[in-house]
Amino acid sequence: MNYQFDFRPYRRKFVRGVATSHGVWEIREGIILRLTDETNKVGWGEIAPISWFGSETLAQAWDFCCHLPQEITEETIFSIPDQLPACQFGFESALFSPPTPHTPPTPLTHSALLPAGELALQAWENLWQQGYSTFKWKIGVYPTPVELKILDLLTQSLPASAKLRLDANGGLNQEQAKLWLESCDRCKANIEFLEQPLSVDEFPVMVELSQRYQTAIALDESVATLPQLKYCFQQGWRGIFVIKPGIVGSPSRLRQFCQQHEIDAVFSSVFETAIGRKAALQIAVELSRYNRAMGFGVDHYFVEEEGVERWGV
Ligand SMILES: O=C(O)CCC(=O)c1ccccc1C(=O)O
Ligand SMILES: [Mg+2]
Repeated sequence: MNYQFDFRPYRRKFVRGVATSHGVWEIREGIILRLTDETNKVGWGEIAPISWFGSETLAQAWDFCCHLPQEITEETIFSIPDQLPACQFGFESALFSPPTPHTPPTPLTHSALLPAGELALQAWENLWQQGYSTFKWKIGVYPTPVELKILDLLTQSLPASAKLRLDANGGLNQEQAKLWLESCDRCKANIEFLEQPLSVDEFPVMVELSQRYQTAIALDESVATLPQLKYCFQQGWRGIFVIKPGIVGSPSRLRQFCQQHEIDAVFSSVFETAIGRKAALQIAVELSRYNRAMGFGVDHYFVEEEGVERWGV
């Protein structure tokens, strides 16, 4: 089968910048692609890279699209190199998933993202009222003692049945990571896990920490792409794996790996539009186990689908 290939860039400004230990992220940019087959059936896909996280850059993805011919085949798609994981996801999902209108996340099965710092203290309540009971708070943004005090206040104010995830985005040093894990171990509230406390090159230390503390550790940046995920699994990681379908790579190869090894996976958004989200959720729902909430409760970071250029829909 031959497909006609078209693509367009998009830009969406966050309602408020997303603060992580890497700094503040203001604008989500990506590429929407369209494949039209010989019977005029249309498939949509999205390429939404996060280069600071370990995927290709938007420029590399754009360059790849620009160098493709107007007509491509399945073979073109399945031979996209591993260096372009967000492209693998975008093209493969366009091949397999027909578009449907945007469906808001079901709060019961999703985790809602809280803003960093003390803003979290006022942000959770509205999200709780929407039905969310799992929250993720970005840490490693302010000094550890400041954030630990906020953690105290946050865990005292959250309802007892709420679960809290902490995400350091690799921004802690070993000493800080230990302080966080000790605080979490002492905390009476339900801390589901500490996500990526240390940088990717400190994987062996995270293995040690995961054996030394009660609080679970989840790898995220360390398993950004499928080759990294396979590497950490081979090295013996049996803790939690955060998987971002939008940048991890080929959905079919991800499916193969997850079905072969029963890993404890938490699926997570890359702030994609409704197009990427639908494809990401499809694989997330299929591969989720252990009752882990999915990290797609991020709609409150955007004003609807504003700024997303679509055509022919
Ligand atoms: O996983 C979630 O709950 C929300 C999504 C999220 O935190 C995120 C979104 C884009 C880039 C990185 C991350 C992250 O988990 O570090
Ligand atoms: Mg993370």
